[in-house]
Amino acid sequence: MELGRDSDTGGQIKYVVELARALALMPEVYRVDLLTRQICSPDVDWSYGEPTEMLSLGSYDDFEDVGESSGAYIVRIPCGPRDQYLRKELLWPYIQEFVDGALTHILNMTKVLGEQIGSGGLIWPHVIHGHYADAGDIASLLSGALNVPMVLTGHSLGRNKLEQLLKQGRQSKHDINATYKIMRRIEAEELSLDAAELVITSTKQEIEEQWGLYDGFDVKLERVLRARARRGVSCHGRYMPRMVVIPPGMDFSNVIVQDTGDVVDDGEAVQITSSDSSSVVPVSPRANPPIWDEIMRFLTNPHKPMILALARPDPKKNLTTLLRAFGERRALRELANLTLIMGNRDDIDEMSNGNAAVMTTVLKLIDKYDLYGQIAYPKHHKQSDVPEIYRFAAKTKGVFINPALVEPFGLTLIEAAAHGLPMVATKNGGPVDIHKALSNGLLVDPHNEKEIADALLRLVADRSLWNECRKNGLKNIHLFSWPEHCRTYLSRIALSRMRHPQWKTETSTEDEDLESQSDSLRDVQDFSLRLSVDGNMSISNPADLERMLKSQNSLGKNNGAEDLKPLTGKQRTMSGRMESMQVEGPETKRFGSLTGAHKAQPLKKRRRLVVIAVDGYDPATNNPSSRFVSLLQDLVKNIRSDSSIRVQPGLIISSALTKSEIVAMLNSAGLSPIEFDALICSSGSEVYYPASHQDDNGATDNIDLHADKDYSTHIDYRWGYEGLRKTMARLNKSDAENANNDKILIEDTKNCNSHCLAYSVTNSDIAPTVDQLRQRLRMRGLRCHVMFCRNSSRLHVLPLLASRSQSLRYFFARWNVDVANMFVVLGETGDTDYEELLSGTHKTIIVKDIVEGGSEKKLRATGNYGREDVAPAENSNMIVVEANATCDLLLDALK
Ligand SMILES: O=c1ccn([C@@H]2O[C@H](COP(=O)(O)OP(=O)(O)O[C@H]3O[C@H](CO)[C@@H](O)[C@H](O)[C@H]3O)[C@@H](O)[C@H]2O)c(=O)[nH]1
Ligand SMILES: O=P(O)(O)OC[C@H]1O[C@](O)(CO)[C@@H](O)[C@@H]1O
Repeated sequence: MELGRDSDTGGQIKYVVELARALALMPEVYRVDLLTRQICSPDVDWSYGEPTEMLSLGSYDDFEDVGESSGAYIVRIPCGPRDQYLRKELLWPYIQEFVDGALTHILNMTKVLGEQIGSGGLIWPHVIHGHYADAGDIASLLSGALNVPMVLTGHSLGRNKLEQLLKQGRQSKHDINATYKIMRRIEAEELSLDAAELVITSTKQEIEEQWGLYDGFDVKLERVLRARARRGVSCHGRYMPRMVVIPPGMDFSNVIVQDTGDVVDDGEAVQITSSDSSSVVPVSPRANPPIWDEIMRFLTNPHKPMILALARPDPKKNLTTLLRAFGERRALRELANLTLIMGNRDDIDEMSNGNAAVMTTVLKLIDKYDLYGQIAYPKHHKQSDVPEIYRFAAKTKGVFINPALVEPFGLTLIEAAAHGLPMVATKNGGPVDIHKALSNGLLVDPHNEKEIADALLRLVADRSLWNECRKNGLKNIHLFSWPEHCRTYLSRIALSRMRHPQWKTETSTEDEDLESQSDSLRDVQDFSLRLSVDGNMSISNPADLERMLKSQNSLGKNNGAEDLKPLTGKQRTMSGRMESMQVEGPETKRFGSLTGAHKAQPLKKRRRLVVIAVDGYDPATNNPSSRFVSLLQDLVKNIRSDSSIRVQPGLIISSALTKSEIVAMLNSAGLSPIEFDALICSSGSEVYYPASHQDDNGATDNIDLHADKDYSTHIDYRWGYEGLRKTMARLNKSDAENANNDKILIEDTKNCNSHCLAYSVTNSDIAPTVDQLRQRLRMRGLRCHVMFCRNSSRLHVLPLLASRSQSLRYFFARWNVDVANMFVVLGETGDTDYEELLSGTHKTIIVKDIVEGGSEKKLRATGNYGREDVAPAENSNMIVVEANATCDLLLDALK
């Protein structure tokens, strides 16, 4: 791993890779896929371009009959410019594309695993785990598209970072937002809280003081809701994710603890042998590791105790304050050396601005305090050098210091403790919890140079304190082991409410199938729950495994999907930033197959879709505009009558209009609903499939619109219609009191449906924006998707992950039509859910001058992020055309 290469290659990478490996070794887990961005550029290692890479074999590799796919894998998904590394703050416009690519991979895997170990059924992921804000956003959308539970780990939180940066007073909020895209990140974190079943934190402090800053999380409300749920009392549609502290582990395999006993210090070494144990084994003395020589060449007396800091040269790691504390305190300089390991660098001019600024200040301070001979700051180190660096510091009876302004957890502190090195650490963040568990050093205010110098001096000078801290750290370090982490992790997941796609059928014979299928599902679910709750129960017994697989096989047949090759490619190299994780366990092989026989299922036969999602409304009436209607007529008639299109695509209308409004519009345009394969109505809250009745002579006598009931079930997650309706009424009342008692929103009961609360907006200029409304609802524990439509004249409140863009992903999962084979036709603006439709793997056709108004002004209040943080301004999948050229363009593309 290239840790410390830049601000994106830090502790999270190590955490996620080690977690993936450790999870894959758990007997309950069959496979872990670590999804990250693919980069094919000569500027980065070639392995970043590899689509798959094996991280480790899983615990099932011994069994011949459990397929060849178990283990932990990195899977790289293309998104954004393929040949360019982009720092994490610039990835936001490519989230939708990543989601679609990830969906393709997951759907492939459900089939591949089904064939390998599920006898042709589909095997869905057990959970989707997002790490960091961007992957949280992605995991929310994937979890919604697949109806699979989501887990979240924040690692480092945007609201906290914003607070700290504002406190430093060096940048305005506007500048911070421009540099760090912090508002977009915070919204991703809020969305992650909306969707996650479970949030894993490294410390208690992270729950109370960091997640507590979010609209969507409130420690007290969480407790109240949990207590109500336990007593079986209604929560009125309010939800809070469960938060659980599970500190990360560390890989002890390379840890060698030097025996620095006071009586004899003869260089004999002891080694921690297993990840679960702190037992020590003597190993023979050996020559100095090369990194020791590399450090020693800086120092006049390398035998003095080493004060060690190991952190990326990120301003928030506060290394310059440490340098000042050291430089100012003569006694400390006389007693000890300072070693700074600050990532790897070739040329400071080529480092990112923030990191380069830190390095320049460090060099200036070294010169100012004339620290030559007393400080080491090597340019390079390898991963294998890191344990040796800690060992060197411990051997000299040194101290590890982490003076970060805030440290969310602090992996380096447990690494230091595992090597018998006492610590001085910031009192802001995770170190407080680490100190409580290990009691291996002193906590300090990172802004206070004197306090830092005092603490370092105490530990370096007081031998008995040093010995006690070292001993304490070693004694309890086993608390931070990955197997321990995984056991708690899996048992917490087992307590979450598990969800998975379960398509239902409509005809009576299929209902019978469904009954028996549900019985099997219940059996297997019970079985899997027992498996996971008891973390020690293993499926290492092949008979258990066989029993489980058999019971899954009774769930049904393949959905007739095209054959897709398993992803293999077992290169053993490592890569950069990890985006999200998918965990699959054998117990998840409970999910049924897509028997899929909805009465009307034309989409199943389609391989390509044209989705008309133009929000063209007449500004005077807010009804469909004539420009839009004539484009619609043009598209339908030409596509349906063009015999040179070899395989007719499916046609879909996707709109804020209700089903009856769409039908009325089609009638007035002389079009029949039967021309369309599906209608996405009321902004994605309902899906209908038109089907024709035939009389006894085979003549069509009527057209039915079949509601997709599976879609209804699919989007029902965290939907609390009544609770929301009442809260909306209360909010509306208080807004009215501030606006001369004029109601801004009037409930539009005739346009509501069971998954859509509809309102007429009386004055769109003073109506709250989407982000303002969402904030008020989140603060009350209400999770939903709020959107304005029809030139801001209407407001729809929908289930959290119901939207027009998510419904396309549902079609992919449900009917096997890859999003990449969809053409989405849009205007230049539209309803407030418009920007989510702009990017993804589909082709986007933007028609000029077809939408006159749009609702985008109601999307975000000033000071928030912009469209450029949601979708790229241009991409090769997007084209802007004149209205009269749209049809020809599409026909050409379809031939
Ligand atoms: O030059 C360096 C700098 C760091 N590291 C390693 O990288 C990791 C750094 O982790 P940490 O110091 O914890 O910090 P961050 O990179 O900032 O990681 C974030 O994510 C971690 C995992 O959740 C949390 O422990 C941190 O608090 C959080 O800030 C450690 O394993 C270090 O050994 C190196 O190998 N070389
Ligand atoms: O400074 P930020 O934006 O909070 O980012 C910190 C994140 O980036 C990394 O440093 C890179 O791995 C992570 O360790 C951490 O989760």
